[in-house]
Amino acid sequence: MKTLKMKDWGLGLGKHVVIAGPCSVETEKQLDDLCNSFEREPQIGMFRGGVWKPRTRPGNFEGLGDTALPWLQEVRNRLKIPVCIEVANAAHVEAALKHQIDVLWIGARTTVNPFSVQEIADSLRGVDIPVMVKNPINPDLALWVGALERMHDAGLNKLAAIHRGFADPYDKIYRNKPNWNLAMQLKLELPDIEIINDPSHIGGKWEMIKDISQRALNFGMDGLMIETHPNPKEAWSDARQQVTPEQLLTILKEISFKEKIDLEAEIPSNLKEMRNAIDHIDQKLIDLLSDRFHVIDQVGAYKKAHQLAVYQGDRWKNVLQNRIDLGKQKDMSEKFMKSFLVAIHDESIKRQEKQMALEKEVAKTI
Ligand SMILES: C=C(O[C@@H]1C=C(C(=O)O)C=C[C@H]1O)C(=O)O
Repeated sequence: MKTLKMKDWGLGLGKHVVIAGPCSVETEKQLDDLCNSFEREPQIGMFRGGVWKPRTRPGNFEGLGDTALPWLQEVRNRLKIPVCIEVANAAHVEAALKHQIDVLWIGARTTVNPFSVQEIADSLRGVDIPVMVKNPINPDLALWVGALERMHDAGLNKLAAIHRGFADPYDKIYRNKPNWNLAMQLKLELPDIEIINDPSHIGGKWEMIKDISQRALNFGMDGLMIETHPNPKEAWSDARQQVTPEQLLTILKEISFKEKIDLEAEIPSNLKEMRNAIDHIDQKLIDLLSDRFHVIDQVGAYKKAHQLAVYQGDRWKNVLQNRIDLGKQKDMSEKFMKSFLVAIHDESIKRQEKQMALEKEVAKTI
């Protein structure tokens, strides 16, 4: 899938794009206040504003709808930066295009539904407008990729992704758990796609925005979308997670934007040496793991011959505790050791189960 980077969208965007603006457009005064704060702030690359708000239950503020669109045009004219809004169906697209909105995004609640995504894609056929696709609410990489593919198949090539975290009812820290690994997998699957992080929806609290933003940049993400309101406490939606323009500028000052190491460019020799050392160590790790699985297979053969269960809880408990202790002595966290060992043990069980299944197959043929 060949797509254009944000800097090539023809909208004057830089390498790292900061998108700021309110969760919902509320009043002309709200936008006027924000424009006054954002004028002459070159770090703000794009203005966001929610116009149609998908709410969990009826009766909450669902956005101003079409009324807000001319106001956003005015913001664009004043700040001379592109304006983006969320669209969830073909009617939204039509209204947005009529009001020369520069960039559209598809929300998490829409990305989960391929019918809606396809409806939006079809309504954009033949239109040259950038579209950003938020991750679906559930941690389903294929749905996220699929939504981007639907846009691409409709002829759009100015595409980006927005990482807003994933619903996890067991998580007590985030509003939407980041699952950084999954976002990084999107990069592996679609290398051209840039990812904008949305720390407001991940944290759900304005105090968490700075740290989440920094982590996103540490992961090499390409921009930030931060909900900003002149008076967050009075906001008509998402009051808890919006920052004031002053807080936004402080956050932007305190975080550091990271550069990627270009694989094609000349890499300094000391970095090259360190990476060579890592390559070498990984080779040894793989050899050692392979040796371990070889012994696992021998244990499997023994179990098969003696009708023993594959999973041996007492032994596994001892192995796990002992290796965690050893790891801790070498400055490796319990959490890391546990997930590493569980992955190895899962594979051991799978291999031995396969050996047992083979026995059954053979028994069936006799
Ligand atoms: C290798 C065995 O089989 C399983 C795999 C283990 C491991 O990977 O260390 C430990 C216990 C068993 O659940 C065994 O029984 O010793």
